[in-house]
Amino acid sequence: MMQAAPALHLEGVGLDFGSAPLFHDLDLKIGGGIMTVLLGASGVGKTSLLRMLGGLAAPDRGCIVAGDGLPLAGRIAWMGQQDLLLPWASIADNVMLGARLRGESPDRARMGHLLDCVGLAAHAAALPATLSGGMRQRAALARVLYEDRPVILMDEPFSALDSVTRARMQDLAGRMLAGRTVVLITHDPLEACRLADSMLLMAGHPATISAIAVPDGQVPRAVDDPSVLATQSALLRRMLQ
Ligand SMILES: Nc1ncnc2c1ncn2[C@@H]1O[C@H](COP(=O)(O)OP(=O)(O)OP(=O)(O)O)[C@@H](O)[C@H]1O
Repeated sequence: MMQAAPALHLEGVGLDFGSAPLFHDLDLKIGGGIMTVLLGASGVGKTSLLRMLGGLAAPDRGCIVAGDGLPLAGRIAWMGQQDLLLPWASIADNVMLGARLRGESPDRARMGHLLDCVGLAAHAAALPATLSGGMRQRAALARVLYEDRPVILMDEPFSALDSVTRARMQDLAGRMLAGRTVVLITHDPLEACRLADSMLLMAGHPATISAIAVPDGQVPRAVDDPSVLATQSALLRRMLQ
């Protein structure tokens, strides 16, 4: 059973690159067990924020803590734009990589079940290079799910995919990540509107974050849902300002 998915709290976070702060005294509460989508112009600091949440970069000031007061270390999985599959290992071995790196015996039944869920059961023995981009991202999603962490940080995970494959991945991720604390960066307003339980827009230097109303209905919302389409155009207008 997955551990309870904690909220993430940023308290007075500051981060400097060079002389100007990227973040100054930033307070933010990211909800536990829901999908939070982070939007904002290129260079505003989205990846930097995600890296701090993941413990890959330390804030210069303030701190990031879990809402339940327990340490965050060991409770986070990361999925980026590149699938980062090992080219010489089969899809099955890539999914079970974490277990191998930790010196645990891999759980083949669990791997098989997850490959089945992401539609790759027939490709367990294949090498990544023999699969399409969308199939490799599905394998990367299976690897993230194999880790079974309650917090999942995703940096533009579907941006390299064609629009049909991307829409399918959004459906799959929306269903399979339900109940976890997910923070997803995207530049795509439609993706944000389909997947967000909570939507945050980052702007300015130092960056400030504002919440945006999400469309009606449950995640993953349909691509042609009228509420999704209306919110998408409002969001695009706002991002263009
Ligand atoms: N390690 C670093 N050293 C110096 N500057 C950095 C470093 N990492 C990021 N920056 C700077 O911080 C700013 C924010 O970068 P970041 O990658 O967080 O933005 P982003 O919003 O994710 O952009 P994009 O949407 O283009 O990926 C940029 O100006 C970038 O040059």
